[in-house]
Amino acid sequence: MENGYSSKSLPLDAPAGIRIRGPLSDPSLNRILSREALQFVADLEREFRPRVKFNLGCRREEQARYDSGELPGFDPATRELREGDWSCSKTPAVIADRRVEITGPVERKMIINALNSGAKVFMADFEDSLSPTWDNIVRGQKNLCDAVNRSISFEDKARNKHYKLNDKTAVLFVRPRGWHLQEAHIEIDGEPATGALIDFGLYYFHNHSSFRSKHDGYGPFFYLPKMQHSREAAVWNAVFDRAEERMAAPRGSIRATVLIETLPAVFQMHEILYELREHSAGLNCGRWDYIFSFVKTVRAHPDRLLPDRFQVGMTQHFLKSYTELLIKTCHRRGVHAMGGMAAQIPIRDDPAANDTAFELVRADKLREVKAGHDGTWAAHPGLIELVTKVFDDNMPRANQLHIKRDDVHVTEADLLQMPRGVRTLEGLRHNTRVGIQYLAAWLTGTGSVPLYNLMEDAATAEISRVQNWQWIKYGAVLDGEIVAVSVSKELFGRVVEEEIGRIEREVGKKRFESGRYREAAALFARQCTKEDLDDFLTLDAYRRIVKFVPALQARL
Ligand SMILES: CC(=O)SCCNC(=O)CCNC(=O)[C@H](O)C(C)(C)COP(=O)(O)OP(=O)(O)OC[C@H]1O[C@@H](n2cnc3c(N)ncnc32)[C@H](O)[C@@H]1OP(=O)(O)O
Ligand SMILES: O=CC(=O)O
Ligand SMILES: [Mg+2]
Repeated sequence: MENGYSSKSLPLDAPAGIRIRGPLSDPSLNRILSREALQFVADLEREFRPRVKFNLGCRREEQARYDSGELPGFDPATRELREGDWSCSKTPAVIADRRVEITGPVERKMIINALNSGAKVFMADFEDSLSPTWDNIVRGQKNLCDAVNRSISFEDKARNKHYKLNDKTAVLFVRPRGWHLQEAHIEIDGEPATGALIDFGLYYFHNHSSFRSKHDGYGPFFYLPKMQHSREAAVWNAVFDRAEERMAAPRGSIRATVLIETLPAVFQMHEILYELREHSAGLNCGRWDYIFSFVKTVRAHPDRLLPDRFQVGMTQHFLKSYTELLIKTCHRRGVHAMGGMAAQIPIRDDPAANDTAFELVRADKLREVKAGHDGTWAAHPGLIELVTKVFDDNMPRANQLHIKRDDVHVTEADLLQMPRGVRTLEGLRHNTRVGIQYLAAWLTGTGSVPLYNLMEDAATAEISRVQNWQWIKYGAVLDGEIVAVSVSKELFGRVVEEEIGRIEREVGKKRFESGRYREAAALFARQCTKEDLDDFLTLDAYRRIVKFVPALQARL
C-alpha cells in the first residue's frame, strides 16, 4: 500500500501492451476496465491511431494555410458529391422525434435527473461539460452502464433524497471526447490512448447489446464533437463498422449526430454526412464551439476581431447563415438538423431575471423551430417544459424533414461575414472573470458551472480565451472609452489582478483559498498572452489533472 492506493486497485490482468496508470480506489469500477473491454479498446486504438494522428497533422497543415492568409471555403474537388442525389439511411423510429434534448456531464445524479426530465433525448457528455479527470471518466462509464441497465440510483444523504429512474425516460446519446484529447491514464504500446476511442470503446463494449434489444435493433447513439473535415468523419465511420463487426451487430445499428461546431466543418457538411451515411443521425449546430473556432481559424487575420461575446448572438448574419445551411443540407439528405444550446438557465432567487432568461430561451427556440430545426438542446431540467411547448406549438409532426429550405442560398462570404458590435473593457473583464472561474472549476473536477446566471462549459470558456488573445495580440481599440484605449498585455495584466480580487470577494476567502483560482488565473493569463494561440485550452489544463498511481509515476 502506497499513498492510499493499493496495487490491487489496478486491473492486474490488462492484456499485453496496455498499462493502466490511473488509480482505481473504488473496486466497483474494476469491471469497466475488464480484460475483454481493454482488449476491445486497444484493438481500436491500434487500428485507428495512425489515421487519427494523420488527421491531426492535416488540421495543422490547413491552419498553416489560413495563417498565411487563406480563408476556408467549399472544396472544389467534392462539388459533385455536394450537388449529387443521395440520402443517408432512414432514421430509426425510436429517434424520429427529438424535439428537446437535455445535455449534461456523466455525473450520477445528473444522469438520473436528465433521463427523468421529460426530454426526448439525453446527451451524456464526456466532452464540453466534463472535466476529464480519471475518476470522472471511469465513474462516468460505470454510471452509464447502470443507466442503460436501469439499475442506477443515487442517495443524497444530506438532503435525504433518493434518486431512481422513472418508467419513461429519455433516449440516451453519448458524446465522446474530440479527436485531439488523449487519455493519459491508459497507455497502449507505450503511448497515451486516444480519449475519443476510450470513451466510445468502453461504452460500446459494455452497452451495445442492451441497446439493440431495447431499440428495435438500433443503438447505441452518439454525438460526435469538434470535427474539422470529412476525413475525420470517415474514421468515425470505420470505427463504427469495426465495432459492429466485432460484436456481430447489424451494420448501421450505431447512429451518430455530428456537431458542426468548427468553421472548416461548415464547408464540409454534405461530405461529413456522406462519410457517415449508414450511421448518420444528422447534424447539430454547436454554436459555442463554432464561435470559438471562427476566431481560432482566422487568428492570423488582424482585420477579424470579434465584438463583445454577448453580442455574438444567433441573429448575426454568419451564424444565421450557418444554421440555415445546416438545415437545408440535413433535410436534403433525409436526416435531422438539430439546434443548439441557449446559455440561460433558471434563476431561482430573482423572479424578474428568471422571466427575462426564460424569454431569451423562448425566443431562441422559436427562431430555431421556425427556421426548420427538428429539435434543440436544453441545459437544465427547469427549461424542458418551456422548450417542449415552443416545439409542440410550432412543430405538429415528429420532425420537419419535409421542410427543404430551397429558399436558402448561402455563400462562402455569408459564412465568413464578421459579426457587428462593439468591443468594451467590460467585455474583456467579463471574459477574464468567467475564464478564470471556469478553469478553477475544471481543475477541481467540474466541467460545467453556472456563472452570472449562465451555463459555462469548455466551449464558452474557449470563446473568452481566444477573444482575449485576439484583442491583446492585435491591440484592439476599445469602444466607449473617453480616451483611446487599446488592449495590451499591461492592461490585461491589471484586469486579471482586479478580476481575481473581485472573484475572491464574490466566492469568499475560504472558498477562494481552498479552490484553484490563482493557478487558474495564471494558466488563463498565460493562454491569453501567448505569441501563438494554443489550439485548445484543455490541452494545457489537462496536464494538471492527470493523476498517476504514485508507484508507477516514480518508476517513470
Ligand atoms: C456548449 C455545449 O457543449 S452545451 C452542452 C454541454 N453543457 C452542458 O451540458 C451543461 C448542462 N447543464 C449543467 O451542467 C447545469 O445545468 C449547470 C452547471 C449549468 C447548472 O447546474 P446547477 O447549478 O446544479 O443547477 P441547479 O442548482 O439549478 O439544479 C437544480 C437541479 O437540476 C439538476 N440539473 C441541472 N442541470 C441539469 C442537467 N443538465 N441535467 C440533469 N440535471 C440537471 C441539478 O442536478 C439539480 O438537481 P437536484 O435538485 O436533484 O439536486
Ligand atoms: O457543443 C456544443 C457547442 O455549442 O459547442
Ligand atoms: Mg461543443
